[in-house]
Amino acid sequence: MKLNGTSSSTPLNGASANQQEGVHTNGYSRHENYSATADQDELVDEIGDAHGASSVDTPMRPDAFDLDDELKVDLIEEHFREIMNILGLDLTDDSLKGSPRRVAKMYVKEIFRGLNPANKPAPTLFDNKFRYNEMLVEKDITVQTYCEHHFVPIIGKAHVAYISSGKVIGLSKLNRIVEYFCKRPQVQERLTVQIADELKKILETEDVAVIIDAKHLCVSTRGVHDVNSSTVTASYNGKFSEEATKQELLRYVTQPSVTI
Ligand SMILES: Nc1nc2c(ncn2[C@@H]2O[C@H](COP(=O)(O)OP(=O)(O)OP(=O)(O)O)[C@@H](O)[C@H]2O)c(=O)[nH]1
Ligand SMILES: [Zn+2]
Repeated sequence: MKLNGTSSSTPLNGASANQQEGVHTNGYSRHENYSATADQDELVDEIGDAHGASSVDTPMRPDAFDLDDELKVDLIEEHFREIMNILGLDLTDDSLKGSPRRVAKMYVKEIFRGLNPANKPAPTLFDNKFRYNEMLVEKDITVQTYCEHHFVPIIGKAHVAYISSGKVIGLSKLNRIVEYFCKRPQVQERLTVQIADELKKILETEDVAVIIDAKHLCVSTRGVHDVNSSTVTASYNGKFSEEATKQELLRYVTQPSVTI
């Protein structure tokens, strides 16, 4: 099975001979609570193919899910406590003392939960009995993702569109697919292409487009401190590469949204 429908024999970033011998490059051996299940093995297979790491795949190690979520929370808590210690913060303070665990839970169970293919939403598909053969656009989907260079938020909107090749997807699943790929450390370009590739695969069509307009807090709240700029990325595929179809999509995206 493949994570993003891609596969190649390119070695995974950071993978070493150790991994082939079952020694984790993260330096942690399997925890005694670790229990391998068929599901977990399947996930490892999925990740395994994904090392294929076409550049669109999130760079992951093959042992990414050898540690279960509870152990990951425990380990990140320890490390984050150390970061706070190094910064000189007083961890006996009652407001700060719970922060290492809060951050650890947030990383594993909330903002980076989309690293785990087990959390990928199951798409609900219908036959296109309505014979709706025009484009469908789901616009203004909330994007809340995290810059993989600085680990601070990227916030914006995604517009996704497709033309049915016979399958119709439940509308909310479009939002959920966007959300799933957002819950990872990301660069906006990869996020855009990952969403487009997933929709192409699910909907069995090349006729898919994704546009994202987002503000990077690493650009606005630090570094260059530009609070006004935003970044637009787009992936036009199949018929959306044709100028007339692209222009139709852009018209829908730029016209004011209905208010209720
Ligand atoms: N292409 C791309 N770049 C991004 C994205 N998010 C953040 N970056 C950029 O990644 C770059 C990292 O550059 P570095 O020079 O290593 O980091 P830095 O010293 O913190 O850079 P400054 O932000 O300029 O202070 C920065 O220019 C960021 O603006 C993204 O989604 N796509
Ligand atoms: Zn950044």
